[in-house]
Amino acid sequence: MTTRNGKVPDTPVEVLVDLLSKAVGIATANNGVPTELMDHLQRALDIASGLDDYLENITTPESEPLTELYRKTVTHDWDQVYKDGKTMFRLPKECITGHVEGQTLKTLVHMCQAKRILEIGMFTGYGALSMAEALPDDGRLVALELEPYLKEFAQPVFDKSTHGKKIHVKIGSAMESLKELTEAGEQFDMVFIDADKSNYINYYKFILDNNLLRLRGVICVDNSLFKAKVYLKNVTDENALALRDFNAFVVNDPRVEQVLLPLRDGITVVRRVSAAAECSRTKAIITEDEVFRGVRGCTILERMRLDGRVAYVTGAGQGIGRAFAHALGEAGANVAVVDVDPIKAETVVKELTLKGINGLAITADISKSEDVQRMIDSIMSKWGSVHIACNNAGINMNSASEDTTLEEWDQTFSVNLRGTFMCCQAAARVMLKQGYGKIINTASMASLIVPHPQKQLSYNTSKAGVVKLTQTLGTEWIDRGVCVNCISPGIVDTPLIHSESLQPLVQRWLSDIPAGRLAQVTDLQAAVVYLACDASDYMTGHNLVIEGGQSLW
Ligand SMILES: C[S@@+](CC[C@H](N)C(=O)[O-])C[C@H]1O[C@@H](n2cnc3c(N)ncnc32)[C@H](O)[C@@H]1O
Repeated sequence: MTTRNGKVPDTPVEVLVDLLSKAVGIATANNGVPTELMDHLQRALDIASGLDDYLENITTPESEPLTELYRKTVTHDWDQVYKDGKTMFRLPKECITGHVEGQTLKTLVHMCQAKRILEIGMFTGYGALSMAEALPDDGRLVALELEPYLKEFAQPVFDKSTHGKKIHVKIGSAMESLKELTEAGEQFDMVFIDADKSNYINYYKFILDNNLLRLRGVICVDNSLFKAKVYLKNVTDENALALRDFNAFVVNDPRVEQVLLPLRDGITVVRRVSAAAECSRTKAIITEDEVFRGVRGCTILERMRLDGRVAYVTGAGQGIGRAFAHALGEAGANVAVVDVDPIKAETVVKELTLKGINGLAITADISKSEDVQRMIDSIMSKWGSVHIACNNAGINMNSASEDTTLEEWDQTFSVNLRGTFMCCQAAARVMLKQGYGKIINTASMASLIVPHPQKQLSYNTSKAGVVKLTQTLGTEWIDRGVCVNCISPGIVDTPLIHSESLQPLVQRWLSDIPAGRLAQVTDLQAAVVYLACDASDYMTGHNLVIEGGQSLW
């Protein structure tokens, strides 16, 4: 059976189009067919035949390497390849996943934030490359394929794509490869089963029985409608019957939930259900507590999410503050970006908005009490709460102690200590009332050691004050739901540090740092998220030092 364009009907819709075309042809050739029946037939054909083209057109276009892979696949003479003995089996070009399904897989990878994917049955790699495009840079896709010829065919196109390096093709029988992957302790966030139909059930069982699928991982299964033969009567096709049995097995498997999407030849999306559900099913003797189930059913990574939280970061126009604002936003919080420089604050808000994070730019000088109160009021009127107060703004002036002026001392203390205190107090007035809050102050490694050779008495003493402020507030407010902690960064790599005059200092500092490098602002991001989230609820008054070991030498 081939369609008018010479393609073998490969999906329920293509079969329908084929049958309806034939019916319309017969009806047209017969004068006695009632016009109404003819119209219905034509309309049914229009609906069925327009669907795939429409889906093609309204789906995000494929990348250039995918276009090339598709073209290269459908124009290849697979029969000749088989006759030449280059493949063990005759491979129909219809094997290819194609644009709409490729984009569906890509979307699923994004949605489950997969980092490791397993594909069983790669063919020329269209599905593999589609999924790889959605993986982060350190993501990995293992593609299992029987035919060595297909690796040679796909690799040059993979090499042209910036995502191709994420794909590792493993040649051999998929079942043997699965055993090897299990031996190696591999686990996957997403598995795409698209190889020999009779073995689907074995792949599926092996994956679940051997923990190859991470908890909350997803299995996608291709061809689960098998040209509609899974539900038609009098079907003898072995592959269709294998798929029918497979579908029946999965729907009765209590370890999973699934849905069959009637896209192309059917894609079943299977999700491993929670550990608690598995545990009651297996009646395993386990301690079913929060360690097992997760606090409020959340895994540790989920507990670090900040969805629905309102945060502010002072000094967020650049450097550490900007990195904190991005980190809190990436973790799910709405972030008020506070800075004395309105343009810098606006710019960071634009960056956040581009990443889909809600931001609010606030211009404030935190050494002024009226600015501090205005900052809190603006956040309250915009978002109705403050859950996370990140008091980061600070200044640093250098002078030998015998020359330090009172102006320098006062200015430094006015921002670093007095300003931080005012922010803590203003934020806490909201937080204590709501019975919840996370205050995170930026102190410094200078609170522990005396960094040298630069001389910065006012800075060092003000930052030591921030630690004591943090400890005092942290103990005073913890029983009313407000944690106060601080982060003490070591020497942070900023553009200023690369100036010629500071280079000799940098060399000196580096020899004092066990890590052998300065801190990047990104080295501090996980700490602020940790201190901002519920997972750190028992931590208060703590000085979290992140200095590559410098204070220990
Ligand atoms: C439907 S095609 C896969 C299409 C592919 N996923 C794509 O995105 O275009 C099925 C592939 O499975 C491979 N295959 C079949 N049996 C296999 C087995 N036992 N082990 C590994 N690969 C197998 C075939 O060689 C073929 O390339």
